Amino acid sequence: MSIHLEAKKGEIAETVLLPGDPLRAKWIAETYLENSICYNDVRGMLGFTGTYHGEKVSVQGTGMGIPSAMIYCHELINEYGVKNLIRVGSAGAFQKDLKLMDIIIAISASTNSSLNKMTFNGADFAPTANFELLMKAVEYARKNEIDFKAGNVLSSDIFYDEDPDYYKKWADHGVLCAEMETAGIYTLAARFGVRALSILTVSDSLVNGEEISADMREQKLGEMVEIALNSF
Ligand SMILES: O=P(O)(O)O[C@H]1O[C@H](CO)[C@@H](O)[C@H]1O
Ligand SMILES: O=c1cc[nH]c(=O)[nH]1
Repeated sequence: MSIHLEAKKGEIAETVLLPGDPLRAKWIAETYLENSICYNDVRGMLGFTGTYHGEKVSVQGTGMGIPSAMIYCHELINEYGVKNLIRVGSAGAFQKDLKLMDIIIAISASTNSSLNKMTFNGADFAPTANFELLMKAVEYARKNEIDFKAGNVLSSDIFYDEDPDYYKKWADHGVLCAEMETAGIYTLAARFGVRALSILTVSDSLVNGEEISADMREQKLGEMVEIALNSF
């Protein structure tokens, strides 16, 4: 048991998929894992362990935002020995050529959070994906003809920005989309010497205002889950 997880030692696999939405975690466990058990419902932040093609895998909701995701990842790594953290999240597109349901693999994560500025005395740290997980995800997507874009994403502390055009300066620097956790997860993985990757699906566009429904965000983002389950 840790402060926010009630799993017993050994109940969580070395590889954990990390959706923000705990109900997406439940859907992933029910849809993709065999013999899954629910090991956590503290705060309703559901976590499950089962097998995928015979291999033990867990899926843990992280909540929204870097602070919440870092709490769960810290405990997964330090209390449960997790080695592979693979976020499966939704994201808002910054680029015109990204459509709803497109897949994005985050090579790196910019952020407007001060988390690393505090750690590095005002200097910038570049939160980066693990190369082996990244290559496996790319290889799986290519082999299965799943289109994706790979690049820099923004892990934002702000979902409802006052300025609807705030995304343009990021877009002009090639940033693909906004989400709210990857920079924190990549930073912790680097700190503790484990592997992390974020695979995202476009759920809305800041360019044209299109969006998918909350139900779809919970239960229809299967392509990225399939990539994640074949990336470690
Ligand atoms: O769909 P999830 O994985 O929660 O990811 C995105 O959705 C939430 C905002 O709606 C934030 O957590 C953001 O990162
Ligand atoms: O963080 C997020 C997630 C989805 N869409 C956004 O615009 N931001």
